[in-house]
Amino acid sequence: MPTLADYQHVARGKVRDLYNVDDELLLFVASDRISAFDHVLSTEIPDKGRVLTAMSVFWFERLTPNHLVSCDDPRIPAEVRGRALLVRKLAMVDVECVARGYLTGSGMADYTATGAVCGIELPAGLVEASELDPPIFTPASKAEIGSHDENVSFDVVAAKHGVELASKLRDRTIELYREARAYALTRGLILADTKFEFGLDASGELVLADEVFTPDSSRYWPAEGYEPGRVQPSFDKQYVRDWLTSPASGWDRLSDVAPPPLPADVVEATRQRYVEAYERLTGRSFADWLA
Ligand SMILES: Nc1ncnc(-c2cnn(Cc3cccc(F)c3)c2)c1Cl
Repeated sequence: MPTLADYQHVARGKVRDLYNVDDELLLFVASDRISAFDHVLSTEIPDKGRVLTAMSVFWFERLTPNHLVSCDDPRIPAEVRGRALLVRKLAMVDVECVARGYLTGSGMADYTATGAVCGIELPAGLVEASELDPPIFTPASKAEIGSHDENVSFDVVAAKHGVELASKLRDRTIELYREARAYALTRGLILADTKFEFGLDASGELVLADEVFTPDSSRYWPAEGYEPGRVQPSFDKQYVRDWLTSPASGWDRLSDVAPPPLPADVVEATRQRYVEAYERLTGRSFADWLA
């Protein structure tokens, strides 16, 4: 059985890592790290990597074609089993493919400033967390470490990748989002928005890559209590956000100081939220994940 040290570390994200396995395969590893307010926190959330990997696998089983080869394979080192995926190498399309079914975050900021998001004019009078029907494709260009992705228009994507591929990215992004949003609602979860990365395989087919519909790539809100006009609570990160912005943490979010370690009760409550999101969404027990 190989160890992680046998594989070349080829990319490092805020909370995930990528390793080279061979000419055809990569190892996509989800860590237990959590980020909040654009900081990667010093405290890990036990099982976060395993829960998010299990969620991606749940969706990869339903949404094809995708890059997943295996979640349980002898080439996956024991130390990361359950939070690592063997994936096939693709020619990645360098567009962050975002679908928004609700107005929040940078979409809301752009709308407030210009009445549009990524060049898409929206109706007047929308408020924080307003539903967007139909959902909109709001692509972004990947930012270097430490700064936010920049929202770009469809035309910018078409200028870079051709209108045919840009249209396929848009149509597939919206189609996948619609399907998952409808399903999530039946499980009492609002899937407000999501970010996909796609790649092209040797035959030029568009293949869903990266992680899919995880709480790191998507905003999940509890459906109960949903009310436009205010910032909705994050299903998974709200305990962390509330503690970090409470006097108890002694942290000033506007300073550039790193956030303090999380107290054990916030860590455990957050772990529980990840497990609950997985179990509500899939109807499966997390205890059974790669048992
Ligand atoms: N199937 C694929 N084929 C080729 N390249 C990629 C690929 C490259 N980069 N990324 C983003 C990323 C994913 C995880 C950890 C990071 F540090 C960065 C994904 C994939 Cl998923």
